[in-house]
Amino acid sequence: MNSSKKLFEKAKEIIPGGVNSPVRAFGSVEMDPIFIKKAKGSYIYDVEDNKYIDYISSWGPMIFGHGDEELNNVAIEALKYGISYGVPSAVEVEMAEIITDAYKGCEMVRMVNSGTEATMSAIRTARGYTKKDKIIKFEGCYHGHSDCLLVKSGSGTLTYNVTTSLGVPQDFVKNTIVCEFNNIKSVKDAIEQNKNEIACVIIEPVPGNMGVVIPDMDFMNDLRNITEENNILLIFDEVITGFRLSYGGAAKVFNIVPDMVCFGKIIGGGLPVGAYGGKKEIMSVVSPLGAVYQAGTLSGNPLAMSIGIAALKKLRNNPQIYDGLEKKAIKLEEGFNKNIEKTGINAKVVRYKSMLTIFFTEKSVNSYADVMNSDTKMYAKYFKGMLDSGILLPPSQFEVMFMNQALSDEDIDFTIESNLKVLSSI
Ligand SMILES: Cc1ncc(COP(=O)(O)O)c(C=O)c1O
Ligand SMILES: N[C@H](C=O)CCC(=O)O
Repeated sequence: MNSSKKLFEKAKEIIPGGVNSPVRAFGSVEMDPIFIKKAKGSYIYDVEDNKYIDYISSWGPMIFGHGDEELNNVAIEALKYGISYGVPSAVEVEMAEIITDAYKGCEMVRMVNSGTEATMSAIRTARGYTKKDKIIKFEGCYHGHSDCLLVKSGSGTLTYNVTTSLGVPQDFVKNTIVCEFNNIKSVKDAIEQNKNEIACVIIEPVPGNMGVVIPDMDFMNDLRNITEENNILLIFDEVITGFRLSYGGAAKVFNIVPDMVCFGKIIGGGLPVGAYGGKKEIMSVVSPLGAVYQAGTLSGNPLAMSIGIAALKKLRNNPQIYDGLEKKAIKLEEGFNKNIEKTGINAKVVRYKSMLTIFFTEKSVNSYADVMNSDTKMYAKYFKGMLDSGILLPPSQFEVMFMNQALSDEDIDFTIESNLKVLSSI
């Protein structure tokens, strides 16, 4: 039998670190990874047939839980029509229609294959449109792994303490300005010091890649106003939050219309998909309409489009899903908070809608600096305790527990009970 241990040993010989994405290596929780055999509903099973309640949800896309029958049937049907064409198909038009209808200000959209491609292409478009080179990003926000965005980044780069990647020439990042999330003064200062040189500001409207940090609404509104006043494009990276926080994303929740938006995860229903879009005038600089080049052999792949469309339609036709997801997260939040009080452990639960992180820290968490106060060793012990109880959490302090529709009341109750046991023992 293939055990996780055996698979990892073999994988390490032929895949860097034994994994195809760094966080999966479980490095920061000081364990070897489990290897997964299958997943169904709210559960995920490793190759040893251990069953876990899954709070990774494939890092967000599996919003209905695993193996959703409706999506599965669409996939089976779509396969009958072929996997990839390399010339346009109707499902690409349908997908663009659904996204542009759902998201205010997104008048045109281009499909790509990942969130990384979406943000990279959005930045290129913003630079091409404004004819300016500098960009602003925020400390702890992760926008994928393209060169100019891999500066003071989040997610795996925080987990492994390589927030600025080796292999990215200084020349490629000299135009990236890093500001502090929830600190508008840091943005005002950057704009003042780089007058008429900044093409865009890119932001995770609700950061998930340093764990959840709740945006201050004054900060978000001020950000919209000062970018507009200074002819700087505001890009919402909604790769996580798009179609998760609401059908219209964070933008709808905040009532803020960004100039450009990036999507990924949920819009592919679990297949590798991304998208970037914005106002028609801006997107008209993208090739073949304009001179900003961006392309993709598998972009708009019909299989991925069909499954993604099914996922988005399911969300559109069942808006109660969002309340349901939030209720699950609130129940966990309340249960965890009671347990924290009972055990007297230094931990803070931060939740936004259906995204939640438990930070092992004494102080409340509102910024990157607060996040960095967390005790990652405690998180590692907590992670292991929960895994031993049959609960799969993100293997890093700097990530998010994602709710999915398949999580039952019993799953949540069991998670809260296990949380108490584990917090009492670490
Ligand atoms: C906010 C955000 N932007 C971009 C990305 C990059 O997406 P992908 O991993 O699909 O390249 C991610 C996740 O990895 C993300 O969370
Ligand atoms: N935080 C990342 C995406 O949101 C985690 C996914 C990965 O990089 O493997």
